[in-house]
Amino acid sequence: MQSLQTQTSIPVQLSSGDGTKSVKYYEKENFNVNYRMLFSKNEADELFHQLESNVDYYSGDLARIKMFGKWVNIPRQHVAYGSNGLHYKFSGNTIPAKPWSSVPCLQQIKDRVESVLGVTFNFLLINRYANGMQYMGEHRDDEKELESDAPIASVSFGQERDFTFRHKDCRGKQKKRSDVPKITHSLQHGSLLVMNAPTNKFWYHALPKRSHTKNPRINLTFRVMKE
Ligand SMILES: O=C(O)CCC(=O)C(=O)O
Ligand SMILES: [Fe+2]
Repeated sequence: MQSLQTQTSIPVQLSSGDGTKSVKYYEKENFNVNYRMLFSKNEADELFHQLESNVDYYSGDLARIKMFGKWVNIPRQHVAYGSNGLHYKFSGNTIPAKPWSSVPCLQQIKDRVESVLGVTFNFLLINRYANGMQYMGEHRDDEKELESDAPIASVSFGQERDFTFRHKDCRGKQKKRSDVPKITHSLQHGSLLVMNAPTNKFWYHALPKRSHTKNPRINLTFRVMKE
């Protein structure tokens, strides 16, 4: 797997393979993220088609989050799958996991991720972005229900979109520092991005709007939840 981390503490440019953009980062800032292609173009096309045909996204109360005390609809679609009884709590809401078997291709994708990483995942959050106006704001995947030492494995299908990382001390008007660069990395159709511990303690990530982009993207994040 292509590592985005090196032994140096100065910012470097690294090619992440397969013609993707290079990234900049500081190794000493606890950034530990890997990126690689996981599926061939044909496999990814087929899986994207199956996900589009079979995934049933949550609606109503299960598709809302609390922002600054107000309930708002999420600017995308989402749904969760996982072991019996698991729930995901975030932004004021709690969403239950549907059984893995509800969508046949999920097991195939899970098996591929697990065989590459040697980690068994018990929870999956799927997000669907209908076009570039749909997005996910800056956040950390640091919910207390997650095993904090386990990686989070993010598989992307469909429209290629930028993904950004920003160090926690370099955000907002009152930011403590401005010496750690923001990282932007493009997530390709059929790719796997792995956020290893302790990245999510130190870095926020986001999928920003790209208004010129018209096509849908589906993202699957496999996680390890405490049972
Ligand atoms: O769609 C993406 O790539 C980001 C998903 C994400 O950050 C999340 O599900 O927590
Ligand atoms: Fe996230």
